[in-house]
Amino acid sequence: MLESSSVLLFIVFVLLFILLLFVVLIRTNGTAALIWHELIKEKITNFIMNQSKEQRILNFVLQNAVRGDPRSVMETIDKYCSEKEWAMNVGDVKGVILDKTVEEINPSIALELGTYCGYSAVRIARLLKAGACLLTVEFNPEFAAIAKQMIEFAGVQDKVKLLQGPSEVIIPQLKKKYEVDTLDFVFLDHWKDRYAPDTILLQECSLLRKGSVLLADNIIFPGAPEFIKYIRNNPRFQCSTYPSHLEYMKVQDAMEKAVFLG
Ligand SMILES: C[S@@+](CC[C@H](N)C(=O)[O-])C[C@H]1O[C@@H](n2cnc3c(N)ncnc32)[C@H](O)[C@@H]1O
Ligand SMILES: [Mg+2]
Repeated sequence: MLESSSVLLFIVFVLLFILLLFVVLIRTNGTAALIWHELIKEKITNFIMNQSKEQRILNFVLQNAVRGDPRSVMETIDKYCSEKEWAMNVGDVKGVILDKTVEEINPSIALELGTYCGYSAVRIARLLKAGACLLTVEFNPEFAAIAKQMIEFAGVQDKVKLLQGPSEVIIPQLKKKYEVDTLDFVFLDHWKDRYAPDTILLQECSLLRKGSVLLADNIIFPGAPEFIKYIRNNPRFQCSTYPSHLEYMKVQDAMEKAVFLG
């Protein structure tokens, strides 16, 4: 009897230890965390609620944020994504690096690659001067529809043009179709394997001028090694790195700023 209860106790102890290990792992290891949040937890919640995570983020904003107040929208998204469900917004910590870069450049025309739910679009747009414009590119129609409502709710729709389609198709159309001369600022935050080819495409399409600034998110996690190799070894760019953390996590990440020297 004593023997079987100590075996049971041992099993419970081992299971608790595994659970603890799992919790520590998903808090400190980016890959484990993304597998848990994006592949397991999100899919189960979507199935139970018959709704996407992005729709839940939008609903939370519509119910809890102040209409026409971009800061309130940003804070409400950050609250939801840090307390309830992780999502790939640039987030409040790296968001400060983004804010400082935008404020320093004071762009007339900015481009964002990767809109998702519109968090960083709202973040950038709220800092733009009168008459300035942010073009933001998203190829997922469901995300684009969510972002459109988010941008309108935040009241920054007059400063943001949402372009739906793949970056590699939209970039070559920017001059003729969207009357862009050159870009003052580009925020790269789409799929990481597109950072390098799209940076090359921006140059081939003559969209960068001397002093144009690129800011790339997630250069450590998930990482953009091809882009980092390209940009840091290119005499036409002057680079600096801003160490930080992955959005809503303790996982190490960084942003790369690259100034085009012409
Ligand atoms: C990390 S999320 C963007 C997050 C957003 N910048 C923010 O901080 O709120 C990346 C987004 O880029 C989109 N995306 C990825 N590759 C793309 C491409 N080649 N063209 C357009 N959109 C792309 C994805 O669908 C996804 O919504
Ligand atoms: Mg990012």
